Amino acid sequence: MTDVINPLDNKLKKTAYSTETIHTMTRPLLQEGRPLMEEAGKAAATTAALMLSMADIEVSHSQVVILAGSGGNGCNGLFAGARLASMGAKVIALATGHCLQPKAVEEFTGAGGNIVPLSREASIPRFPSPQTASQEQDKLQQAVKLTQSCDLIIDAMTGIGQHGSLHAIPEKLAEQIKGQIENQTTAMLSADPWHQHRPLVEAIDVPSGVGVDDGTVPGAYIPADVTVCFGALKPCCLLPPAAYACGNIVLVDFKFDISHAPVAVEAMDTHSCASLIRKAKFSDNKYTRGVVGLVTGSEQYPGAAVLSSCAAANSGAGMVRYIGPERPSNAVLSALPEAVLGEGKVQAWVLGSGVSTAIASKQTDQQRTIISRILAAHGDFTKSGMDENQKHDSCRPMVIDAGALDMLPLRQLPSHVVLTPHTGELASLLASMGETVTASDISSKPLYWARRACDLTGATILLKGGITIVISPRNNGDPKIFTTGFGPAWLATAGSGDVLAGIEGALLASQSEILASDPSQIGLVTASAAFLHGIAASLASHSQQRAWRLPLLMDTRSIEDFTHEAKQAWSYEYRVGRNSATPLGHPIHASELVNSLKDAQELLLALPYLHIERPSEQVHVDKQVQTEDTNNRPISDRSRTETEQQNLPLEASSQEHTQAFLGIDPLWF
Ligand SMILES: NC(=O)C1=CN([C@@H]2O[C@H](COP(=O)(O)OP(=O)(O)OC[C@H]3O[C@@H](n4cnc5c(N)ncnc54)[C@H](OP(=O)(O)O)[C@@H]3O)[C@@H](O)[C@H]2O)[C@@H](O)CC1
Ligand SMILES: Nc1ncnc2c1ncn2[C@@H]1O[C@H](COP(=O)(O)OP(=O)(O)O)[C@@H](O)[C@H]1O
Ligand SMILES: [K+]
Repeated sequence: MTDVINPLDNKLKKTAYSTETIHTMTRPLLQEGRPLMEEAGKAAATTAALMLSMADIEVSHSQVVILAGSGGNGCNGLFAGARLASMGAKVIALATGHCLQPKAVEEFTGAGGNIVPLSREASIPRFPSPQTASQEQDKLQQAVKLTQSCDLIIDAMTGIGQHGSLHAIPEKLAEQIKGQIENQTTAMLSADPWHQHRPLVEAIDVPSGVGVDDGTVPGAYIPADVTVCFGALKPCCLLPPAAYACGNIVLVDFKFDISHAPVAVEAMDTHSCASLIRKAKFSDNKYTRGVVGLVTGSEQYPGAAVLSSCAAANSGAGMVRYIGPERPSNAVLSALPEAVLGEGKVQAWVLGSGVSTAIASKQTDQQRTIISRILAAHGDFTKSGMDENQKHDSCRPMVIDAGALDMLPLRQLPSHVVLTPHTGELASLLASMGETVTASDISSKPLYWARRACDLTGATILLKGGITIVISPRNNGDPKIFTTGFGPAWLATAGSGDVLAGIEGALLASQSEILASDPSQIGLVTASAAFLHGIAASLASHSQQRAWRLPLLMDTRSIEDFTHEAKQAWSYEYRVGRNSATPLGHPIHASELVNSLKDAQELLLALPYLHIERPSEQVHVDKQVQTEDTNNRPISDRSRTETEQQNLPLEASSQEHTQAFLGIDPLWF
């Protein structure tokens, strides 16, 4: 069977909508009489059963604890629990709020589920509440023990109705449960998330405690292995740090009409990125393909000059011009003999990577002098009344990184000036504009602060991290927000940001015509560079680890197809890629990223020609490969015999080889 990509399904998987928009899209379906609560319950139960099966636990022998709040989220949890109970699971619902919806209680208890109210203020007919503070405390401790010993926790305390940070019983439970779950990003980081010595966690709609619309984690919250998200993704599913708490996402397709719905956040995927890789044309010459000028590196940090220049050359620039002192210039020439030294016409600039800030540079720094001259020559950004097109004419697209970030005219920059700070650099930049903020504040509220910088400067902001946020201003309305979390955490290595700056420069140069005619494309171009950086890291490290991956789409009318697909996508054996013992791959250094950039683009350019086969039968063959030794301990892939290795389906054909090498499962493509 060949995978056919439906553009609207694809859009649904990578766009998130505000709580308000979700309510607007839900309303007409409720008016039609769609039993959404029941559909949500069915989807959550199917996912729960699947998670248990991934962990080799029979549903009929499983113990499931539902943390049920008093709103719609708790109601979903109880409907899911009713289904699991009718499949033979032992299910207990811990009521965390004042009440439970009577219809859901009836369904749940009718199927054999039991309910334990935890709050003194709870009023749930037939189920007595604790009467005193000490009874409430005892009940809470028993509840925590229960969550420690069960197989699966269904977190249905709060969903899109959560206001502020968690309080009362939900807060206390979340604090205790999160304490048991050591790593927030368990599902993404571990090779095999299903066989850990702790209960699995399924979040209903969103992990309780996260900031649904802003992606923060304002207080206690429960990180999930899987989040079953209803109708459409919420911003917390894409934005850091909340997105790290979502684990794998199952998106239940209610068939919302998203065609005109305002998108709050968009995640980058391979298809969007591929569309921004400029293909060479026969009518091209080196100039039309895009010339990048770099003022990067310094006597002190010559390596940054090499990394950024080579990254630009390997990312499709027709020519690289390098400007800098003797030591970095010589280093660039020996790594990249085709680099042209000195100033000349360019389509985009990369300024500041590996250049010291004013505070750090003890004497007049040659690079800083050149950068100020280039900035000064690029028009008076602060001149009032210039529209985006006039600003574009007076200023080339440019990447402002590291040491150049403190040299900007700070306000009214054109949107095609791209600032690429990490959290520390953004804190300094904001401080220079009068904001009181630390790097740690920015890590806690990255969207808020990236937006603040965008509002204050007018520039496009790329805030680096495991999930990188790109935010670009729009003439009318809210800024456009992209996220990209394709790369493995191995990307956090010295010089990685210099490579990113070079990629950005190449994309800005090669897409300068598009940017001139449609300045609103700047966010997409910028985010594409970050995504390409992530793909290069995957290739270099042989890693399939992602800070974020596309959700699996569930159509509740074809649950069997979904189950089959999810089993493949989540199976450890399936995800073990070529040349690596686990899907985590191995560490990399920044030069290796540069070397993988060409392969990354080849793969993206080949996308339209790849017919992606779903390896439905092959996975079964793979599963027969011995995975345990005689003492039932898992054996690593490296200890398999040559012949067994050859049986791995991902090495079967060149097409699969490419996908496996890249670490992209076809099902997630
Ligand atoms: N609409 C639909 O048709 C559909 C809805 N669906 C589902 O319903 C969900 C939305 O349901 P909702 O609107 O009832 O709110 P919900 O998320 O359950 O939270 C409210 C409860 O949480 C509590 N609570 C709130 N803040 C809190 C805090 N800080 N700390 C502690 N507690 C806090 C609050 O308690 P209170 O403040 O009253 O003490 C109240 O009891 C949605 O996410 C999806 O799962 C889907 O099935 C699709 C169809
Ligand atoms: N935990 C992480 N997972 C994946 N990528 C990360 C992580 N932390 C940082 N990165 C990426 O690594 C790069 C680091 O850039 P930067 O801090 O500027 O490094 P340098 O200054 O050493 O070149 C950025 O692209 C960032 O998005
Ligand atoms: K929840």
